[in-house]
Amino acid sequence: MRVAVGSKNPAKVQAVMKVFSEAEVLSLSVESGVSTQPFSDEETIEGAVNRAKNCLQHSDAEIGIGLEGGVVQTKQGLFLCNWGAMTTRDGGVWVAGGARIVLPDVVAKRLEQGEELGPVMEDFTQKANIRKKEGAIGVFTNERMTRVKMFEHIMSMLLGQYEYHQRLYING
Ligand SMILES: O=P(O)(O)OP(=O)(O)OP(=O)(O)OC[C@H]1O[C@@H](n2cnc3c(O)ncnc32)[C@H](O)[C@@H]1O
Ligand SMILES: [Mg+2]
Repeated sequence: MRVAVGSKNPAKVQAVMKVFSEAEVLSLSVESGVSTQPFSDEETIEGAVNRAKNCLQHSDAEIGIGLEGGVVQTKQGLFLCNWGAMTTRDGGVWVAGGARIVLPDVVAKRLEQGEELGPVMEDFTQKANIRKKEGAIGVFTNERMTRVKMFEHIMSMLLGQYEYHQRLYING
């Protein structure tokens, strides 16, 4: 089976390879069709779905995967949010969401002023490429959770929903 993931970010690609261990995994740079820093669940889901659909348009893979990070404003503060989408050639679309934590106020303020989380995290930690490694979620959870593990969790829920659907379809 060929699976295409709509990102070159190793944290995302690794998570897909971990869950689709038997498949051939292609990584493609595709458009998310949303802002570089999505600011709601709706916008982040839309980015994930667009990436998944674009993967099928730009490859011959049977399954397209989109993984998208964003933030959500709440009364309790600005939360990280992450969404994944899986699409198939027959028009199936599945969506699953990841773990969330609130961002420290200093980081949240900079995002509210229009900065992107990736560069803000590099500045905050004085480390390069956080978004490709442990991610903000790794930094703020002492790496008990990491960006790869979080996307892996999302991937398991996507694959599981797809399998459930396949079983229903086969067994009627
Ligand atoms: O190459 P792509 O696939 O776009 O990967 P990305 O790291 O930019 O990830 P997203 O576009 O999904 O994330 C949206 C924005 O949030 C940033 N971001 C999201 N999660 C992050 C994390 O855990 N750590 C650091 N930056 C993160 C990211 O740099 C973007 O500015
Ligand atoms: Mg991005």
